[in-house]
Amino acid sequence: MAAMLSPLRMLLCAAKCPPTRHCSSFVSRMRYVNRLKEDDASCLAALQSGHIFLFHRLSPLLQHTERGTFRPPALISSDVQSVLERLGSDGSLLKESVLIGCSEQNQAQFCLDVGELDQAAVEEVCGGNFVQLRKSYFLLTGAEAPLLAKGQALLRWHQTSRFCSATGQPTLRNQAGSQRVCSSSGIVYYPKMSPVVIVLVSDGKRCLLARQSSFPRGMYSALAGFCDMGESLEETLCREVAEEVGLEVQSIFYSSSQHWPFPHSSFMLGCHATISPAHTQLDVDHTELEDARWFGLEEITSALQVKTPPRRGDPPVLWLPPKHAIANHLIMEWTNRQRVSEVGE
Ligand SMILES: NC(=O)C1=CN([C@@H]2O[C@H](COP(=O)(O)OP(=O)(O)OC[C@H]3O[C@@H](n4cnc5c(N)ncnc54)[C@H](OP(=O)(O)O)[C@@H]3O)[C@@H](O)[C@H]2O)C=CC1
Ligand SMILES: [Mg+2]
Repeated sequence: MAAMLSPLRMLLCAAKCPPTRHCSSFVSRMRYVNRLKEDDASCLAALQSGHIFLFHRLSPLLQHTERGTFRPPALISSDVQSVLERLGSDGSLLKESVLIGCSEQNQAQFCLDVGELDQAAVEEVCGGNFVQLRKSYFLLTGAEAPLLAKGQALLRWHQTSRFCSATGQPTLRNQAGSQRVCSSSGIVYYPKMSPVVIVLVSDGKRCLLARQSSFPRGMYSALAGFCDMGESLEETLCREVAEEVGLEVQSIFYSSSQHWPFPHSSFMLGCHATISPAHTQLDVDHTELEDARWFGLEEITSALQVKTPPRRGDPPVLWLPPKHAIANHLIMEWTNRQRVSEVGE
């Protein structure tokens, strides 16, 4: 006989994403998240049984696993509540959690910044460390990196959107944290991202990578640039390639997109572009880029083998953005296409 559920446990189960008979689990999860954004009471109930990812001043909490990897612990609300209370907070901070999604196990997911508590004390109680998000991107292997990026971006947006830019009055968030409303004018603010085009340019044999002086030593990436107001993706792409390396693009094809949290929130639109092999001479804008160069398949293949950034004192080596970055994805796509075309020659 099935065990009886206590009233509290029944409440927690009810707050999970309810399976619906006619919808795929994906559809029901998306509808569930949408409902939590619209209904503060449902969102608060979901928080009681949801998973919470902790941040401290925008750095996510990571734990070392027995297999030597890292993962962000998904804490349950009662655990977070007891951490907060143990460290002298009255527990009301929990309500500041921001909804970030719903797991495939139908568990609502939230993030919470506990920056007002002592970092070392939280780390000790939780058995982990708050690691800068950039560094986390090199440590995390699973699907958690984009989830943490989304969490950090939303937390940052709330921290920097406390006042209405029209009236100067405080803004108030909904329970999910998906919007803020001016307490005086009623103007609604939504989290925002800046569109950026990222492009891997090829002349058919080689691809073009560049580095800014702020990049870690030896790292090269695809060309990227923010969209100007009123521009299409294609216009931004052609302008950025012309501005940064002095080349004229012949053709463009779209690959994929990603949200990128650094330095703020960017919406990265990833493309490939070709230029004529007769016009490959670079004219690099050194106010933007430290260097830009053409790389052949062999050099890219060895750079893809470099899994961790070289340490100080190691010999200089070409290495590429981590696998969570869309630049890496574009480079992988180019590499695979080149391999196929070289076999065919
Ligand atoms: N995920 C990935 O694989 C990669 C992501 N990126 C991301 O792409 C973004 C854009 O690349 P980047 O080459 O720097 O861009 P740009 O070539 O457009 O140059 C950046 C400069 O553009 C100006 N700018 C114009 N609009 C904005 C805006 N909305 N936000 C911030 N700056 C703006 C700023 O100049 P000023 O300060 O003079 O006003 C800034 O310094 C970066 O944030 C980077 O993190 C880049 C490569 C790989
Ligand atoms: Mg650029």
